[in-house]
Amino acid sequence: MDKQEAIAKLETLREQLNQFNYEYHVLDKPSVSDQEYDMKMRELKDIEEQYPELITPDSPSQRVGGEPIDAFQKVQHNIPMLSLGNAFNEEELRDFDRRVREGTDATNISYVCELKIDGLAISLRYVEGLLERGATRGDGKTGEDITTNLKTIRSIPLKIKETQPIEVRGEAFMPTKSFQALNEKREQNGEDLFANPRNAAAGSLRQLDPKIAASRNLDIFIYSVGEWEAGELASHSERLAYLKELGFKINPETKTCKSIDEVIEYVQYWTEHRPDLSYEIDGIVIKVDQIDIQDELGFTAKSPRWAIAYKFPAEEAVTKLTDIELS
Ligand SMILES: NC(=O)c1c(N)nc(OC2CCCC2)nc1O[C@@H]1CCC[C@@H]1O
Repeated sequence: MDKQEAIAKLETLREQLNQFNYEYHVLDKPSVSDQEYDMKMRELKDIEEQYPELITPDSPSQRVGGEPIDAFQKVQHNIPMLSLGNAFNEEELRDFDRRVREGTDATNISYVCELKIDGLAISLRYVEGLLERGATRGDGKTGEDITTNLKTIRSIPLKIKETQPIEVRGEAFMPTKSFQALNEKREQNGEDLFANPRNAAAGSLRQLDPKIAASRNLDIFIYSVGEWEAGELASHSERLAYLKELGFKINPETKTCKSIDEVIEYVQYWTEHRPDLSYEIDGIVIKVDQIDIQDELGFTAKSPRWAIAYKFPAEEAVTKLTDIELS
């Protein structure tokens, strides 16, 4: 095939493979068989081998990077990645609602409830639609550039249709079944076991060889926008809808609640149904939906006044209690 044909063929294959990848890893609704996917990937790699100068950063062949790197570079977060204040019971949730209402004259306050994914916070920056940098939260101001490892997470799009610079944030995690399989293999190999999926995800993203990260079946849920000049959407729920439209994986259990009573119902529901999830959560994040009210409430030194994390009781404590009752 000549170069002109190769250029056209590669563009078609990139679009098809990135779409198939999106359907499989973000929508969980594949439209082609694994065999067809593999066949097209083989076709793409053969043409790229013949014309390496035609390889683009959003080519699906670029997900699992080249050689291991020798260290991660430090990166600065222009907008700090904050932590969250905690609430441990219903009364403290109602206190949060009271503080929000005291902080604004607005009366049309609604909340967005999100499962609090127990992973590690990540920042993804896109420039002209291409994934340019992926980083850990670090201490909130300084993180590490782990772009090569984050590109291996299949639910992260390598290219989005937003051409303005945009930074999105989310939680990278290891699904429970992948965690159990990984520890079983490590036990057979006489290696140390990971204590929990969060440590396993963090350990996987700290690998200097992207091939190891790629083998760990990591995933991510995107939950907020960081830097975005064009960001004029008036509510957090609209921003999440736009992120979903861009092809990011948004947690399907996210719900807008009209009152703190509805928030408490959501918290009670997921306290009971937490074991049904295929990943670990350590609580529920509650955010004021209206951006103008978020701006009015602002931040404390380390966390927003317009959000709070309801934390489930620690499980080991519950286990001990059960032991006492049973003994
Ligand atoms: N772990 C989560 O699922 C989660 C979430 N669903 N939403 C947020 O919102 C950010 C943006 C406003 C303040 C925190 N943060 C989350 O996790 C954070 C990352 C760093 C500390 C918390 O774990």
